[in-house]
Amino acid sequence: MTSFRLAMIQLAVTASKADNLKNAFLKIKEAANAGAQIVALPECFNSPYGVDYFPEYAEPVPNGETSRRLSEWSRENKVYLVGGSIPESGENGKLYNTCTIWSPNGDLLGSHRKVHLFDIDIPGKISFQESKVLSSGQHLTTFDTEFCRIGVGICYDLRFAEMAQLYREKGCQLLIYPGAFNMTTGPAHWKLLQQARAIDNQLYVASVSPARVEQAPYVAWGHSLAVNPWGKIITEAEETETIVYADIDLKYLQEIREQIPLTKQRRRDMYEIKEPIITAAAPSVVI
Ligand SMILES: O=C(O)CCC(=O)C(=O)O
Repeated sequence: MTSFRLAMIQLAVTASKADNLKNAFLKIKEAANAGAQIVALPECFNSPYGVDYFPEYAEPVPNGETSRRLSEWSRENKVYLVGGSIPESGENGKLYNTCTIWSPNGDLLGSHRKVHLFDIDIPGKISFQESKVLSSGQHLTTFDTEFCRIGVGICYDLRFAEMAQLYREKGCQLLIYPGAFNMTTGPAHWKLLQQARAIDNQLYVASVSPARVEQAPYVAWGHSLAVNPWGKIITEAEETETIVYADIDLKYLQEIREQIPLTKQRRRDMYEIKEPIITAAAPSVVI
């Protein structure tokens, strides 16, 4: 199959986990009814985004309530479900920002713990230190579908070109980043970063944000979007709650790769690309 429909659900996240789960459930159903075969949720879709909230909302993966629901919803709707991210309570009391990925049968296909933690300080604008409470993931994560191989990152991971390049090396044709850029870096970098990752690697890139909620402790930029391998934005949300769809065309991707044959022209004798650690299933399974 050379084409498929991806849905990006830009949820308005509240302080109520129960409401967030109910809202996600309804939107996933709506996306599946609209023909989506892969459905993606935003970063921190079951909890407000902020270091003060992570310990309170954290759950084990895959044995927590949110994982159980995601598994059910992917099975009921017969979709691949990229479960945004949630605060995960991991081993030894550690917390992670984690995306789980579910098959149309409800099986866990992978689990990505955010590799690059969001620690920035822009005076007078935004200061954020995820590393105060979160630990970083140690693996990159891909999963396979009947359509193509897909690489997963979370938000700040998008800034690291090396990670996207390794996913391309591993055969990915689409990268999905649940993310929540803010009102400072969102307008400046969100779109450009995705276009850069798409053009550098000649693949599709999709990023899914929460909707902007002005009174939230962290105000997300919104603007979930997808970019094609030519760098063109093929769908983009505004800031409010919505679902946007991208029809992914792998024949088109192949054409771009043939027209501009970067892979063949790459001077591997001049720069080294290290073999990454990739997980393709639960975090404990490393290949
Ligand atoms: O990189 C940015 O500007 C925003 C990143 C972010 O919000 C995150 O990693 O959650």
